[in-house]
Amino acid sequence: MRMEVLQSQRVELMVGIAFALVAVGAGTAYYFYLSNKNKPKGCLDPENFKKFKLVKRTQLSHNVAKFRFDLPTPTSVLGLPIGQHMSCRGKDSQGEDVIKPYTPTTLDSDVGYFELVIKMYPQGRMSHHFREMREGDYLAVKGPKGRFKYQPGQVRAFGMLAGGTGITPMFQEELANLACSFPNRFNVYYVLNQILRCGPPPMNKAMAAHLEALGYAPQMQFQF
Ligand SMILES: Cc1cc2nc3c(=O)[nH]c(=O)nc-3n(C[C@H](O)[C@H](O)[C@H](O)COP(=O)(O)OP(=O)(O)OC[C@H]3O[C@@H](n4cnc5c(N)ncnc54)[C@H](O)[C@@H]3O)c2cc1C
Repeated sequence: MRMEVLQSQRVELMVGIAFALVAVGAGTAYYFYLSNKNKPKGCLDPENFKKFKLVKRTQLSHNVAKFRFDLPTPTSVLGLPIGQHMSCRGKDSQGEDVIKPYTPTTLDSDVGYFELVIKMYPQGRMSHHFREMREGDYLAVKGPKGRFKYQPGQVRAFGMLAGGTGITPMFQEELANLACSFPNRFNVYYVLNQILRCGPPPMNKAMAAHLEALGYAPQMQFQF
């Protein structure tokens, strides 16, 4: 008799645990369903080029300009994770197709548009395309692209090292705003445990060697 009671209690306990597990599983699935449902869908397609209209061009220096492109609706988001870039397609001075990577200086929190800051080189192939672009023209863009996938809390601190237009992925982090908003948590002179490098090949090569000499092993350095 006592054995039967014990057995039935065990069955009840098992059924209870099974129900609890199913409830937790269903709750988690529903939570992820809701958070994905509420997340706006990005406008980029990794397989196909999509065209975006240039709505404003601002000259920043003799060879650098900021290009602002409209997204399909005022509430659309680009859908480019931090640290990733996209391929832009244009025509060089010979009319040949050219595709080069660029990193917007805007984030997905900037809805309805994205911006590129482009340095135009005198004989650069894609530079020619950007130099010729006028407000109202369309730019073909494909993405997201890139190996760097940032997860919140991934590392305790980042170091960022930029040369020339390598500054653009660093801009995504809105350094000044972060330093202002979180003076106790963010400082550009933080102790480093991972370095992001982006710049011309000679700079990257030289910096990799300097950083290694300073004790930053290759696996602590990431080249965009
Ligand atoms: C991840 C990533 C993100 C990037 N993001 C940005 C960004 O946000 N903004 C940005 O401006 N750049 C960015 N770049 C750089 C960008 O991809 C291009 O490399 C840059 O725009 C130059 O491309 P181009 O076709 O105009 O120049 P290229 O045709 O590749 O020319 C490169 C250099 O060679 C010189 N050159 C070319 N042909 C000749 C010739 N016949 N004789 C002499 N010299 C010549 C050019 O003047 C130029 O100085 C990024 C690069 C990467 C890897």
